[in-house]
Parts: sequence; structure tokens; C-alpha cells
Amino acid sequence: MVRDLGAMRRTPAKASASEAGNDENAPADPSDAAPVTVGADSDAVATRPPLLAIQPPHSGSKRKPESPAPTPSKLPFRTPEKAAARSRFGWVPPRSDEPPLRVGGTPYSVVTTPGKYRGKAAAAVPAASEGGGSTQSTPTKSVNKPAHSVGMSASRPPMSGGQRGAGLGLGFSMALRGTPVSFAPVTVVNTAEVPHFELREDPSFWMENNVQVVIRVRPLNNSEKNLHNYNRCLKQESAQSITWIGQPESRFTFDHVACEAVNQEVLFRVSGLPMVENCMSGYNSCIFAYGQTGSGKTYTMLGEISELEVRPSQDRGMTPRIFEFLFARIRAEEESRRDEKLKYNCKCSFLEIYNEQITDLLDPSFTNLPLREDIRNGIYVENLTELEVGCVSDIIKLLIQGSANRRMAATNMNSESSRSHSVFTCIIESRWEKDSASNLRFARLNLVDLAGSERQRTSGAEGERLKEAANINKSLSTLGLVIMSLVDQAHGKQRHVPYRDSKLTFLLQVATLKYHIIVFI
Ligand SMILES: Nc1ncnc2c1ncn2[C@@H]1O[C@H](COP(=O)(O)OP(=O)(O)OP(=O)(O)O)[C@@H](O)[C@H]1O
Repeated sequence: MVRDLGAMRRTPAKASASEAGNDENAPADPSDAAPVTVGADSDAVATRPPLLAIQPPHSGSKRKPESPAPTPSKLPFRTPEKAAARSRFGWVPPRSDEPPLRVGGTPYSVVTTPGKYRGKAAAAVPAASEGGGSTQSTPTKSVNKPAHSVGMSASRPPMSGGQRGAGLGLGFSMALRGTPVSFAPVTVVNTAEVPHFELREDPSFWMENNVQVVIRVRPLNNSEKNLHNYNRCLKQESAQSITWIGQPESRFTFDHVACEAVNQEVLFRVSGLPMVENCMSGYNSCIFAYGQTGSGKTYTMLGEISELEVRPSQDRGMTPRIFEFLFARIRAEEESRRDEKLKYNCKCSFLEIYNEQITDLLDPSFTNLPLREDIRNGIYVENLTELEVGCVSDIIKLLIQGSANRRMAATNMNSESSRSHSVFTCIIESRWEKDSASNLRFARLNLVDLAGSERQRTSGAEGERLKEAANINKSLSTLGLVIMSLVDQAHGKQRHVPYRDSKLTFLLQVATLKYHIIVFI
């Protein structure tokens, strides 16, 4: 239950995050979910000091990461949904073997990923451009290469001739110019059927990389089928690469390319679940959904949430799934470290940036909120509502409330287009006692649904819509520049980025400079 709605503006209560009875995510069968892994993971947490752990007051308030990171094999890569379903909602959600939503195909991509902050620089969010579709990694042109069957294996292809991220500290694979990193099976792109590629869950990725990029290809919608039949401008060749069928053909390689049949559950397991683990270990995390208008960002980040407490949908997106898992992990962790008096406290805020103005989505009467920066708080939004949450249903209420306040409009490309960037933030604070010392740890999780980049010609934007589009594109461009500047900094180069020109990038400096980033493209 959301406590004290509206009354906790920047002065959140210090009470325990959990509430009696709010145990919808507690594993019904202790051997079934989190506790098993949590036992293991609690060791990891104990031995891997968090980025933001402090021991007040004697050790000062320096936030410094401790290493090593948790052993990959100990990461609990299963969601607590089953338990959640049993105990509260009375439903049993599908696991990763649930049937795909549908198989179709679509020209444009979208999507996501995680990355781990570990002092390295972040990776590239592409600057918004007038060009639609995916344009992120360096394209490999003219790649009509022979099909050396890789089948449809989910394994990461060998990066011959180079290395992941080309030594730039990037968390995503960059295609090697002129050198295919995987070979294409013969792909037909003008039929209803498209090849399916399994995504691989690879927790060890996060030990070495800050940013991971996942492309999601959404199925064709009816109007696209009517207009173009099943013709697509993309063809997928592996679980890491995708080719734009143009002149010349261009191949792009990413950490993951989720084909049209990949559903919300699988996507959560690949990119959302590791973020929760990172936050539990005290690392700040951020997920961006970046993509052209209508490409599926809101569907991916939020999905179907309207009846979630009554009849949870398979189409619920990354955000509800993340919190289902987070609260189950929190409860299990508190249980397993009862002797240390471990207690978590979570606070959430939800804002939108529209035409460079920040509005509190949990209290829209607060508009044009100022961004502030000071030594104690870093960068923050003044007077933003922060509410304590203790269970998934608290989160759902905030999501429904905030989403209803978000600025939407119809464009030629999306009848319900989000015209603002939204940032849902959860601050996860934990306190425990060990060796007669009090410990405090923070992690921040930013879930960012960016407004869609768009070609003004195609989206039909005019008047107010045109002004919005200009602001959207400007802030996306600045975001791309800021992230590229982090990559430069990691290599000792300086690039001046006027990030304060964009509220979005100014706000996310906290995440991009100090913590790890997840980029949805
Ligand atoms: N993977 C998917 N499977 C099925 N339907 C999808 C998928 N992705 C998106 N859609 C549908 O496509 C439409 C557009 O998606 P959505 O509103 O999420 O786009 P968006 O990228 O957020 O757009 P905008 O930037 O304009 O807000 C919606 O009707 C959504 O349900």
C-alpha cells in the first residue's frame, strides 16, 4: 500500500519497507525461488561491498564500490512470479516457456538493456536522428555474405578480428566494419514467418561491462500489414545481429537482438532481472527505452498494467516485473540476514520531462520543477514527490496514477504517442548491523521511457506536436552526446557537452556518471 500519499515530499518516513500482508511475491515454496539463491547471494552482498555503502558515522560517508562482484553462478535467474501469483493474485503467470505473443515482423526496432557500472564509462545511446529504425552500432555495409550456418543458436558469436566494445569500455558489441561477426542463414523477409532466435541469459556479462544494448523488433501491426503486406526492411540473422535491407545493406551488431516472438517475460529475464541484482548489491542502474515513435517503448517498459492486481497480464512490461522480483528478493534477503537486522526501505518518484519542463506525475499540480545540484544530494528535482513503497501493488498504483498524467497525443505513427520522457525512480536503501557497526547502502534504479524520436515528415507533426518533436529530438541528441562523452572520458579524452541544455541529461547525470547504465534502444 502506498503510504501517506502526497505527504512525503522529500521527507520519506523511515519505517520498514515491508508491510504485514503485503507478501504477494514471497515464494510460496521456499525451495522454489529467491531464498535458495538469496542465501548464496547474501554472501555475495556481504563480501562485495556496495557502491554506496557507508558506515556512519565513524567511517565517514564516502561511497565506494567494493569488489568483487557476486559470482555469476549465484545470481538467481528466476522470477518470483509463481509465488506472487499464488499468494495474492490467484494466478500463475507463465514462465519463459510461455507461448510467444505472435510471430510477425516489423521494420522498426526498439529496446533495452542493462549494464553494470564499475568505474568504466558507459556506452552509446545513439543521438536522435531523423532517420528511423536502429542506427546504433557501427554498421557493416554490403554484407551479402554466405550463410555459414550458425543455425539459430543463442550463443554469442565469436568476435573475430576485434573485441567486444572495440576496447572502448563499451558494454555492447560493435560490429566490425567489413567483417561479419556472425553469418547469416538464408532469411526470407516478405512472409508472415520470420526466424526465431533464443536470447541467452548471461549474468557474467555484468561483471565486465557497464552497458548492454538490446534491440527489440516488434511484430507488424495491422496497418503496416495492410500497407506493406509482410515486407520488412530488416532481416535478423542471429540473436546478436540485424541487417537493414537497403542500399547498401547494413548490418548492425548488438548484445542481443530480440526477435518478434520474444515476449515480455523473456525480455525481463535477459535485461530487467540483472538490474535488480545490481541494485541489491548497491549499484545504481538505469534502463532506457529508446526508439522511434510507435516502436514499442511504453509497451516494453510498462506494458499492460491496468488490471494487474486482478488478472495480471502476460503483457505486463519490464517495470512491474522488476518490482515483483525486487520485493521478493528484499523479503528473502531480510529473512536470511535476520541476525544482522537487515531492513530495506524503498522510495519512488515518477516524473515527466515535457518541452524541457519537469512535471511531477504523482502530483501534476507541481509543474516546471527546478533541478538542483548540491554536494549532499547531488542532482535532484526540488519538491518532487517521493513515496515509500513496500510491495508490488504500491508500485502498480503509482504507475497507473502517473501514467494517466503523462502527456499523450496521436501522431500518424502512434495513436497513443507519449510526448514526454518519463523517469520512474526507486531509491533502495538498506541498513544492517555487523561487527558492532551500522551499515547503510543506497542504490537508485531509474526506469526511463524516452519519448519517441521521429521524422517530422512521417509523423505528420505540426504546431504543438512539431514543437514537442523538436524538444524530444534535441534532448535525445544531448543524451547521446553525454553518454558518448563518458566513453571519451574513460579514455582520457574530454568532450564538452552542454548537458545542462537538456533537463533529461542533467537529471540523469547522477546515473550516467556514478552508476551503471542500461540502455534500451
Ligand atoms: N512487442 C510487441 N508486441 C505486440 N504489440 C506491440 C509490441 N510493441 C509494441 N506494440 C504495440 O505497438 C503500439 C505502439 O507501442 P508503444 O506505444 O509502446 O510505442 P512507443 O515506442 O512507446 O511510442 P511513442 O514514442 O510514440 O510513445 C502499441 O499499440 C503497442 O501495444
